[in-house]
Amino acid sequence: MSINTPDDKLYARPPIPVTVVTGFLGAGKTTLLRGLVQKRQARRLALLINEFGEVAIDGDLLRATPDGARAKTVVQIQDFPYGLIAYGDDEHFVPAMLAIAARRAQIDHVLIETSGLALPTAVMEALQSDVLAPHFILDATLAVVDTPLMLAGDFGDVDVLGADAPPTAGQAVAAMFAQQLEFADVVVLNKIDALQEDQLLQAETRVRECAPNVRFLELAYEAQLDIRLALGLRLHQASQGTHQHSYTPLPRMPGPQASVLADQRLFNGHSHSGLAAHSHGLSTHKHFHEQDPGWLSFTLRSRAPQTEDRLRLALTEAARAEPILRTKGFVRCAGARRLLVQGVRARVNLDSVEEHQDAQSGTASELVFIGYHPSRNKVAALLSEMTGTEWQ
Ligand SMILES: Nc1nc2c(ncn2[C@@H]2O[C@H](COP(=O)(O)OP(=O)(O)OP(=O)(O)O)[C@@H](O)[C@H]2O)c(=O)[nH]1
Repeated sequence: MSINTPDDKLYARPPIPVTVVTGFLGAGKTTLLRGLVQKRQARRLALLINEFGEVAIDGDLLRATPDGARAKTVVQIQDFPYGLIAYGDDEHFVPAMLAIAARRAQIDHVLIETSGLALPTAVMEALQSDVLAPHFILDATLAVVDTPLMLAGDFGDVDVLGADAPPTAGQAVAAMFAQQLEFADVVVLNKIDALQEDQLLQAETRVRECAPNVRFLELAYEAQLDIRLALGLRLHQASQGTHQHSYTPLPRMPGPQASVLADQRLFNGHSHSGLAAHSHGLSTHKHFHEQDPGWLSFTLRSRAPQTEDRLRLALTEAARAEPILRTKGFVRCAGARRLLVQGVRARVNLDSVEEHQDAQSGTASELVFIGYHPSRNKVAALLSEMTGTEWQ
């Protein structure tokens, strides 16, 4: 007679598929996930949301899906405000995943939204560790792309990186973008609602140039993706012999001044080939866990009610004057009206929010800014001057 311990039962179950959703700051990851949550049908999901910046906003936005109350029982959302998820100094990822494994019977699929400044490789590697591998299997890695920004050349050309000069904001952005694409199985062209056919073809060509071995390229109109194109792809289930990893020679070694982020690509000669399901060996995905210290986020707050038009102008100007790539948060206007602020570069949207969408409702205005060496003082001064209210 055999006696099953709870642990035996845990290990006897098939591993839970995990989809990693990556993409640069503001590409539309959270919006896309929101669409997938709505289209989940009978799937029971666990979502881990990793944001760069001390205030978690995306988790609140996801919880505010139209069927929020109903969804709560079958969609578990966990904010991950602890730096970059699964990176070297992150002590929270493995325990959070083990807690999910312990609830195996209630979860069909795990979705992990990485911060816009993270590479998916850290999660991919952690999933293959001895402690997580028995419980989880990588389903696919999706990279969401802000297509108009890519077509406008805003993600630049990483090859112009200097070996001994610190990277500029543009180079740091280009390096992060290129690496996120490189490690993706599926690239999702997002924000394409206003694009013409020839622009979509251009975008596809650009992605194929940057990341020739991406397996699928999907179009997401208004951040909507067919759930069958996102979940259950099983691209990493072991099928040895059909997949090869090849290495190109390291092009050059970094100089002593070179930053960590900018140099990751130089160390990485990895490329994919083969179209069958494949697995990623630990040794095939070398990456540096450290984050480029040039990426900074800060929070500014104001107690005074804001005027919508003045604030929009001020935020647009701040993104032009300083290397600010992302702004988000909630602000309070006269009459207790609350606005959700979503800024990607100098494109700033302000939308009225219902109270249930805003966990901080009733409190002061609070905005998170993310940029490459941005000056907090300059942004605070500019906002204070242009809105006529104190921001600090
Ligand atoms: N027009 C348009 N706007 C979009 C689309 N997808 C996202 N957005 C907008 O882009 C902004 C950023 O979207 P998010 O989903 O928060 O982007 P994100 O990648 O999660 O951002 P971070 O987590 O901060 O990196 C928001 O204002 C969205 O409403 C789209 O397909 N079309």
